[in-house]
Amino acid sequence: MRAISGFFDVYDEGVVRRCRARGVFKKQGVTVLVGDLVEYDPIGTNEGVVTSVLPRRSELIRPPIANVNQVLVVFAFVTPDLNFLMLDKTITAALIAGVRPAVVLTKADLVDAQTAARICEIYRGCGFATLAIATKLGEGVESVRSLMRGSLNVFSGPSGAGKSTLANALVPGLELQMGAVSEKIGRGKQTTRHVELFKLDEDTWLADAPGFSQLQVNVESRELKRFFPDFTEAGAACAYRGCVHIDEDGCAVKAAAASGTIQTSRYDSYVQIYAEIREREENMY
Ligand SMILES: Nc1nc2c(ncn2[C@@H]2O[C@H](COP(=O)(O)OP(=O)(O)OP(=O)(O)O)[C@@H](O)[C@H]2O)c(=O)[nH]1
Ligand SMILES: [Zn+2]
Repeated sequence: MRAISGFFDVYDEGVVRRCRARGVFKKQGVTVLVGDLVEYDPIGTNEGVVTSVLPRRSELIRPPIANVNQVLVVFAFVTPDLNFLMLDKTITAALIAGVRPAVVLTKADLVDAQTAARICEIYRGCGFATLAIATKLGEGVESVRSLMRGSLNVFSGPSGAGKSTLANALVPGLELQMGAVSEKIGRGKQTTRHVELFKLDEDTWLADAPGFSQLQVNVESRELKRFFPDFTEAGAACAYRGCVHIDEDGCAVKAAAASGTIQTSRYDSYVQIYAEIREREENMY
């Protein structure tokens, strides 16, 4: 659940044990991450030693969390204005990390219902679970809870999107719990920056990583298209099999974006992310 200066808080059937990692881990290069499934030897009633780390199904680097299987991509409709490029980037980064994205659009109370519905449709059309919520009015919080059920979830979204407000609505007393931890390790504000898991129910967790806003889009440019599921169908009709949907002749994706079959904003994001990756690649050689 938590890693604090060499100790790991291990949750097992309602009991949290403060554990050390086995001495040989360092030599073997084994790291223990928040989110890891571990085996441990108990010591007394609330201590222990982590003896092995089970294989991970995913690993996020920043923040370092193992086994996340759902990223809740949290963006506000307004304040700050919805940045489609950033939203699409976050979704893509989650897919690249092998983690399922779900889209949570906050502050629905500040936009008209049609605008909210239109934007939700874009992302549902891509096949992503999508919710429009108004946490301040208590609207949609229970839908988010249902969406999270059975997963290890993490929020990703820009500052001001309403992540903390939502986390507090989902986990009563979360702020207090966070405060308690910072106090215990006594390093003041800095300490709230590390990752910690909060339990929503027996197999539902929320990783709270303050300061964490953006995942990295870490993929080769020619692979990027694989992470736009909404392009797959049209892409099958491109003239070239290796078409990256940028400026090839006979690109069916580009045609679909022009005709509205693929959302223009999604295609624009793709082109922009592609260009950024290309620039990185060119600087590498
Ligand atoms: N109108 C409205 N305001 C909201 C809603 N949810 C959050 N806010 C407000 O939006 C502001 C930012 O919310 P936070 O929860 O602090 O946002 P955050 O994403 O945690 O921001 P960082 O901590 O900077 O990453 C606060 O003033 C909230 O009260 C909502 O559903 N409707
Ligand atoms: Zn194409």
